[in-house]
Amino acid sequence: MTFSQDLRDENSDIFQAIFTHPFVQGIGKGNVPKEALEHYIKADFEYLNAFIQIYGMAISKSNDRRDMAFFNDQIQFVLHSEVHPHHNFCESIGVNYDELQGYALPPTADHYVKHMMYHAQTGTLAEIICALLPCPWTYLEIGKELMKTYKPADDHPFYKWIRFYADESVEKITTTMRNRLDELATEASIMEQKRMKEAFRKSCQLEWSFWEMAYTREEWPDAKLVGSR
Ligand SMILES: Cc1ncc(C[n+]2csc(CCO)c2C)c(N)n1
Repeated sequence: MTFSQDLRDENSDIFQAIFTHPFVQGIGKGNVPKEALEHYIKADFEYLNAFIQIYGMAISKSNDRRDMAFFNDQIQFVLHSEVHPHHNFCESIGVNYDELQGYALPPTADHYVKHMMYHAQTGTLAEIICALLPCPWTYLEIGKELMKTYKPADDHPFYKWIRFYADESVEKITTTMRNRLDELATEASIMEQKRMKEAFRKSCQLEWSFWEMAYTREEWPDAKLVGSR
C-alpha cells in the first residue's frame, strides 16, 4: 500500500460527501442556482490566484529541477487552462467573467488559501504537496463520477466543465503529485508523516466546505450585519 493510497482510503468519507454535495450533484444534473455559480466563480478566481502564488512558494522550497519544472507547468495550467471551466459556468448563467473578478475571499476560501500558505511557508516539500493534492484529486474524481453517473452529452450545460476535470491532463497532474509524494513519504519521519496526513485531510475538508460556501453563499458577518438589527 502506498502512502497516497492510504491518504485516499483514510479520507474516503470526505470524498463521498463531496460527490453527494448538492452543488456537485447540480453540476451533474445541469441545474445549479445562478447565485451559487456566481459565488463560486468569484471565490475560485481569487483562490486560483493564491494557488499560483503557492506553487511559487513550492518552487522556492524545491531543490530538484523536475519539481521546479512540474510546479512551473502547473502555474501555466492554472493561468491558461483553468479559465475554461470558469468560462463554462459564466456562459451557463450569461454573466461576463470580468464582472466576477477582484472580490474578497469569503471566510472558507480565505481559510483554505491560508491553510495551504501555512504549509507552504512552514512545511517540507512533502507537506506542501499534501496540502495541494486534494485540489486536483477531488476534482478529477468529481469529473469521473459525474461522467459515469450522468453521461452528459455535448449539449449538457456543464459538459465542458465535467469533461475538463475528467480529462487525462488532470489525471496526469494527480498521478505525478501522488508519485512524488510516495517517494518523499518513504524518507519522512513519523512526525512529518503525521503533519502530512493532517494537511491532506484538512484540505479535503476545505474542498467540501468550498462547495458548501458557494451553495450557501457564505459571507463575512459584516455584510450580513448591515441592516439586520
Ligand atoms: C476550490 C478548488 N479546488 C480545486 C480546483 C481545481 N484545481 C485548481 S488548481 C488545479 C490544478 C492543479 O495543478 C485544479 C485541478 C478548483 N478550481 N477550485
